[in-house]
Amino acid sequence: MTETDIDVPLPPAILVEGLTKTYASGFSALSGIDLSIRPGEIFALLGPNGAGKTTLISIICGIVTASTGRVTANGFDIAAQYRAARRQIGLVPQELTVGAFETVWNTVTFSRGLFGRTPDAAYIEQLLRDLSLWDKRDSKIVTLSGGMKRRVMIAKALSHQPSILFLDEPTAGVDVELRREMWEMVRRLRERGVTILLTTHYIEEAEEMADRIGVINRGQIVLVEEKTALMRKLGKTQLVLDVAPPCTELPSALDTWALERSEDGTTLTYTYDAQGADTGIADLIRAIGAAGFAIRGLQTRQSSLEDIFVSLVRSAS
Ligand SMILES: Nc1ncnc2c1ncn2[C@@H]1O[C@H](COP(=O)(O)OP(=O)(O)OP(=O)(O)O)[C@@H](O)[C@H]1O
Repeated sequence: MTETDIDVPLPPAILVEGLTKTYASGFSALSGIDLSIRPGEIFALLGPNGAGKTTLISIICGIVTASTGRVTANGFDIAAQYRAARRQIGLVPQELTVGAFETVWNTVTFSRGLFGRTPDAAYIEQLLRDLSLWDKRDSKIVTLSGGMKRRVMIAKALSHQPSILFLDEPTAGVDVELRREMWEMVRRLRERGVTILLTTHYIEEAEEMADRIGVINRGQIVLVEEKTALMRKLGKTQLVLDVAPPCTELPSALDTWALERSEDGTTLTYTYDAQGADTGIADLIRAIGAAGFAIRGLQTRQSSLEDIFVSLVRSAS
């Protein structure tokens, strides 16, 4: 065995411990957040409006001060070692914050300088090429399309070569095509080892992109889970059966399956755990036949992350 075979756990890219934030108004936006983001993962933070996502990101980036708690970025304390910690992170905020009359090149180059990095024209060129902005390097921001402006925001955030990228609602209000393009870009960044934390309202985005999902509601993390495990654990499958003649009343012989009957009695729905050893489907189909119904059609439906999310947020409130 060589040294490289040893699986040494990497320290977290972001570590948040006991974080709280009470705004001057007395409003408690975060109450006791603990979170660890692994290096190289895409972590999606999901939550309804006002849940505290932007507050959390702003604290990690040193824009807002926490009331209590501690945050480190690649081991650097965001309060005691602010400059070093902040250099680890690139932030793409929700709002476009680029000077309209600057060129793309100047905007991105200037941003790098702000982090005390020495100029590196080759890196900036590569970055602009990767983001399909190279042809626009001399264009003024004001002349760019919305999608390109967003890309400039990403180039700006990556200008100082951070290993952690925060995307605060990266695809809010963008069209489907640009959304897919952004996802592609995020994946490419991850392939290069960049750790990505994104906040989103769009469940589809988390479902598509994330390795792990965190759900925040009313200033508290209500769940952190691997996406696949989450969908396996909480996701249910439904079998919808069209029956004839219509079932006006469920016979007691079918009680075991806790079926849902449509109002007109033509469909019966069975909800089950598809991962279970025995789904009970074969017995159900036999029992339906024995009860005098013919099965005219059947389909299955997988509960989505959206169903899971809605039920989580509902049960926490
Ligand atoms: N400066 C402030 N002073 C007082 N309350 C604030 C301040 N900033 C945010 N809040 C409140 O804190 C709560 C969390 O806000 P935050 O912007 O972090 O939520 P969010 O999850 O990012 O929401 P959204 O998805 O709508 O962007 C909200 O109720 C908001 O009104």
